[in-house]
Amino acid sequence: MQRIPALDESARQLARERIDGLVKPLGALGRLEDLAAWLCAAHNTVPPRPLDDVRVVVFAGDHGVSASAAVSAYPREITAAMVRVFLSGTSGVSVLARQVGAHVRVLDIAVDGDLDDVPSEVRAFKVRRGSEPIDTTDALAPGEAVRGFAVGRAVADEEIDAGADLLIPGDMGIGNTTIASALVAATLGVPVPDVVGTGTGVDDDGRARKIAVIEAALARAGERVRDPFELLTALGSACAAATAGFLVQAAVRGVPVLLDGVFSGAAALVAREIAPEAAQWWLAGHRSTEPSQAFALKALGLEPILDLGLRLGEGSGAVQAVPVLRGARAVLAEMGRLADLA
Ligand SMILES: Cc1cc2ncn([C@H]3O[C@H](COP(=O)(O)O)[C@@H](O)[C@H]3O)c2cc1C
Ligand SMILES: O=C(O)c1cccnc1
Repeated sequence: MQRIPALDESARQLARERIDGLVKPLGALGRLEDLAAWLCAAHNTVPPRPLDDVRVVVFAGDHGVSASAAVSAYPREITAAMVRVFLSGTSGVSVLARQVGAHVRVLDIAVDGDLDDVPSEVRAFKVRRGSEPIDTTDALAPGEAVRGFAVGRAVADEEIDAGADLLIPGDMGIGNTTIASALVAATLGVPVPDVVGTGTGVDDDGRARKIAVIEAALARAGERVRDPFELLTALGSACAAATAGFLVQAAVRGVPVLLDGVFSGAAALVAREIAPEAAQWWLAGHRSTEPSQAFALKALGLEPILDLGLRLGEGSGAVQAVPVLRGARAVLAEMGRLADLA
């Protein structure tokens, strides 16, 4: 792994001094002040650069658990169908991204289908078709977690080389909240019932099935979960590995990331195990209603920018936070100074 640059604390300090001198009462811009200072530390300059080129990458894939147990309110065929919706620009995140001028790219990392009707570049990074059911067997074959991680890094490199100022990981996969909850429970050692939510809207029985699947998976994996790549192999997915790689490579390249919901929160926890320094490059776009995401953000020390009761995933909540970040930059770049008051 290449070295991960540190945020520039002297730029953050200089930003704080500048912010205190803006034409407003001390501290009156609240969280915007913290975000502006964070951006200065990330960009190593005051004021920070504009965040013009924002890119969402949606990692799409299926899970064995969505075939073997009813862990979602929706059928697994939705995953493949949604890839086409992303391509048509009519998904939730596509619509929200257009509002802020962000670009959305969808990649079939592990959809359980050939998707041979979609452009081949969407399938260029495919690792496998679906994954195995984690309650009975490893999600991935040996080597696939490392491959998925490398895929995510390569994708981040492509987006950054194409000009990305800010990266957002998106997710699409029926069963994603079960896999994410398993990763969070394993990484943090939290009791499974505490992290499992209703995802797309399962009832009490559905939630009980999710808990049973994850508890069986954790019992099966045992101590292997202490190694992040073994964890991804046993309980994760190719998408989780790719998202983790994406997050780490953004940090290697010094490009800020806005985390989204459940899936990126879980992937971030795993990514931090792989590259602890990477976490300083991530902000939390929003708070999901799912409990596993709250555990992940707390463990990462991140306060979400927005709390809109979203539970969609796809990168949607993070995209909604982009104007807030841009506003934080703009006040520092454009506000007048208290000292210049006539
Ligand atoms: C039409 C549709 C669009 C979505 N877009 C994101 N998700 C979200 O729901 C899924 C996770 O929830 P669970 O674990 O309950 O299956 C993921 O695909 C996630 O991205 C969707 C789900 C559906 C049904
Ligand atoms: O908040 C999320 O990320 C989420 C919630 C439910 C289903 N899929 C994603």
